[in-house]
Amino acid sequence: MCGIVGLFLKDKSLEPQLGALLSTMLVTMTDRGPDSAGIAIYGAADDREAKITVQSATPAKDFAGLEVELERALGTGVTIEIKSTHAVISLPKDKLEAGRAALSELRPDIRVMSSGDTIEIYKETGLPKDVVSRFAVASMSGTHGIGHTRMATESAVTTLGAHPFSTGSDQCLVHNGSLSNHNNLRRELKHQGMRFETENDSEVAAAYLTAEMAKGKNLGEALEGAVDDLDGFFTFVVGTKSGFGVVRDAIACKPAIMAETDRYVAFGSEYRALVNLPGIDTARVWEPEPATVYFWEH
Ligand SMILES: NC(=O)CC[C@H](N)C(=O)O
Repeated sequence: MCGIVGLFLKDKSLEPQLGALLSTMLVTMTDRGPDSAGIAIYGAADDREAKITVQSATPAKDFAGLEVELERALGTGVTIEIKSTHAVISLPKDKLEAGRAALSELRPDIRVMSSGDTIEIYKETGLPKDVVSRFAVASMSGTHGIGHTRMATESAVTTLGAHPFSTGSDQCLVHNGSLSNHNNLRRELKHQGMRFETENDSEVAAAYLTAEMAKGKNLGEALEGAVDDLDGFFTFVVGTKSGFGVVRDAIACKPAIMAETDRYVAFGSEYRALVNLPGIDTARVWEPEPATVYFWEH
């Protein structure tokens, strides 16, 4: 099992509702995965600022004084918004790499969930309803978002093992299924310089797409490659700063349903995830074909 939801907005007037719509979709999928839940939200772009979403098992200790210490290390203004075990650090774009390096020096136990221009990732063990309320996801606005509720198959039930996985700037991936060649692929990707935080198969798929896009492919082309290079079962939903993609393996035994109107594109593991979306009764609804890439871009 595992439940996936995704929402890519075409109509800007829906953006303030993105978090609320996605939260409802994800909570509806709770019985597909009770282990952990997570959500990636692509918010408004800022010309000058980038952001890093971090997680700590001891937030009171790790986040105390961090803003001042980072400002001192980087020689520039930084803002930190704390949300439970997570915090979003906003900093000048040209300080993103230096910021990540300073973070691992200053707070070695902090984990980076995502970094980039617009992405924020929140994920924890527990049920979707608890995860979305803990991080106030319903109040978030954005252009697109992806959610996942996990029933673990390949690695431990931990915060880092929860989906979405982010292995590149503004990228994320969620997965329903299990890969059979992830250990070999992880070794190859490590030789190419990719770093891994978990033993999870889905993290390898995310890193595979990051590595392919680093070679110059767009998300759609990287997903085409995944159909050939990844063995096992998968329905993937992936996001980039401006893109949203879906692909299933050639057997496509993991369920998937999509809906499109002139206001949005939506994905659910099952149709019941989509029933509360505005205008769903007149949407074009279809089951994505096996081994076929679906890809939208703003
Ligand atoms: N049930 C699933 O689809 C699990 C997805 C993935 N293999 C994981 O363990 O996280």
